[in-house]
Amino acid sequence: MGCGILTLRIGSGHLGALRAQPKVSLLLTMLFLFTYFFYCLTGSCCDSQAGIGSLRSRYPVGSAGSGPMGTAVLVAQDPLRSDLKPRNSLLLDSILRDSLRSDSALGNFQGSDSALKDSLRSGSASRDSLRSGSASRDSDSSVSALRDPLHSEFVLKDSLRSGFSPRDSPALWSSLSSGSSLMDRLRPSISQNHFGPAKENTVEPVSDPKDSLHWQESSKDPLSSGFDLKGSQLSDSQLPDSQLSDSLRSDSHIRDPLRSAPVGRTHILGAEYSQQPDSSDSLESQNKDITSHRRAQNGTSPNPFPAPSTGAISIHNSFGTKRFPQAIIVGVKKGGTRALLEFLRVHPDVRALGAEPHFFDRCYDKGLEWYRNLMPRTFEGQITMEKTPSYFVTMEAPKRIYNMSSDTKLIVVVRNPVTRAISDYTQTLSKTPSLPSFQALAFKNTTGPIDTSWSAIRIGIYAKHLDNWLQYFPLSKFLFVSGERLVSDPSGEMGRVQDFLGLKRVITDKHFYFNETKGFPCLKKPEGSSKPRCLGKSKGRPHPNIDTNVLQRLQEFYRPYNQKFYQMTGQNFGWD
Ligand SMILES: Nc1ncnc2c1ncn2[C@@H]1O[C@H](COP(=O)(O)OS(=O)(=O)O)[C@@H](OP(=O)(O)O)[C@H]1O
Repeated sequence: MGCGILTLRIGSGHLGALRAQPKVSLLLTMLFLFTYFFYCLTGSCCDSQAGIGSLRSRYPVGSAGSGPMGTAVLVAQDPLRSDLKPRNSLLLDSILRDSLRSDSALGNFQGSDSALKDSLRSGSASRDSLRSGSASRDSDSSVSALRDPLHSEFVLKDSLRSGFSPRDSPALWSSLSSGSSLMDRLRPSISQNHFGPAKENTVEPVSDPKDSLHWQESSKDPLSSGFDLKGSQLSDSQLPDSQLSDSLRSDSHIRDPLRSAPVGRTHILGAEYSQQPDSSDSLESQNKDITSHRRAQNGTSPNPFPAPSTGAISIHNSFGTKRFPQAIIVGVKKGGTRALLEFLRVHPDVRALGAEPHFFDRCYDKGLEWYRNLMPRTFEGQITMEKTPSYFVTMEAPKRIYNMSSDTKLIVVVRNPVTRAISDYTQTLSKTPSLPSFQALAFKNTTGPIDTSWSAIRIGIYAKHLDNWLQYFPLSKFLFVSGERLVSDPSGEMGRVQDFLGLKRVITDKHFYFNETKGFPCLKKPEGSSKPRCLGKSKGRPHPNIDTNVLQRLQEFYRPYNQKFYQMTGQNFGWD
């Protein structure tokens, strides 16, 4: 408006002068035009440009307010004037999103509007700024949110509840949810889930496929992860789909703030297997079981790894990072691998895949991303783990794991190879009652030489398998856990494991008691809980009686290999 009046006044005065003194008039006209354009360019002419002009003059390029973050803050700081057009709001959205995309943007911002900076960090103001175009409004509450980590969590939850979704602003969401500072603030409260009386109504898998359809409710009993809970069994059909898909992936146990019911430490359903004698808690067999079970339930053909729902935000899908395991229990079958993994899961800095993924032996063609996607999300400082005992006897496994990361820590639980072979046989026998006798399988023609082609025998030649691993990994990358000591002195053995993993010694003798009925150490119950905390029925099966001569022959067969193994590892396991 002002710009138009000024133009008219000066323009009409010039008409008379132009006729009398053309040269002077021309000069005056040029002077006018120059003045006019200068006036407009400095931001005093048109309303639409005033905002930009004033912003430029207040925050010149190179000042703290420059760059994407600076721009975003400045626009927001100008309380998104009521006369801003929708186009400007959209511009603001995109500027804000861009600015939030990088951590450095936050770091670079040193302007005076620290409240706004804080509010952007805690997420609440950025949410509002994206929705209504006003960032400064929420600054104060957000500052307090940042000071109070728990409150900060609530702010974030609140922002989620109120309908803000990653689809609205994936960049903003990812910057809010992956910012390590926010993670660190949330972490203490999340870690409590391991020990504190969690309110979650969570479910756990049993540790062996034999315990198919045994689910364990570990609510208020976070130490019982993977342990048997009699009388509290859930089938997968009782789980919502989302929980089921999550349970397939990991032992996620971070509470979903959007749901009244927690998604908790849900795990994969244990599955019976008969086709794969070496499989125990395999993901493959469990998926198969779930798939057929669900087919039977609803006649559909579900994808065992459905894409995450794009609707509601699940915080445990967004917090933390899926990482390749930094440590893998690679063997040995029937060594005590499940007990070790379940004991380890007591540690707040360990997150482990419940089922055996069999990636490096059976599913390698699915690719590393598939593998990583199976992993539970972890925070900075937490260790991702999995166990698949058959890796130890898989020729290609060392090379494949090395190619994933040469830094991977490898844990091998070893047990007297004779007892291990009998345990292996007992497992197969439990599924195939018509199986020939142990002796018939162990010796060629029942009394002939030892049949090393039988996997139950072959697996126990530890020195041979270790030799293959040492082609890729130095000894320092290995920890050999005594399966026997894991039973006789679980806390001592767990101390070694925690040291090897660089973990604080959290798991101590306070966590264990010897269960006379089970004949094995079990995890102590937390106060107020009456739930048994022993491994399932498939762990610690009674072994069939084997003739002493057979045992002696096997013992002799293994002795040189054992001696070699002691030499290689520098540990005497006392099997001879
Ligand atoms: N605390 C505790 N509770 C129960 N069982 C225990 C425990 N610690 C070690 N073990 C021994 O673990 C043996 C099973 O080994 P794995 O878990 O490695 O088996 S598997 O390969 O995963 O199938 C299992 O073998 P069997 O006794 O032959 O069943 C147990 O002897």
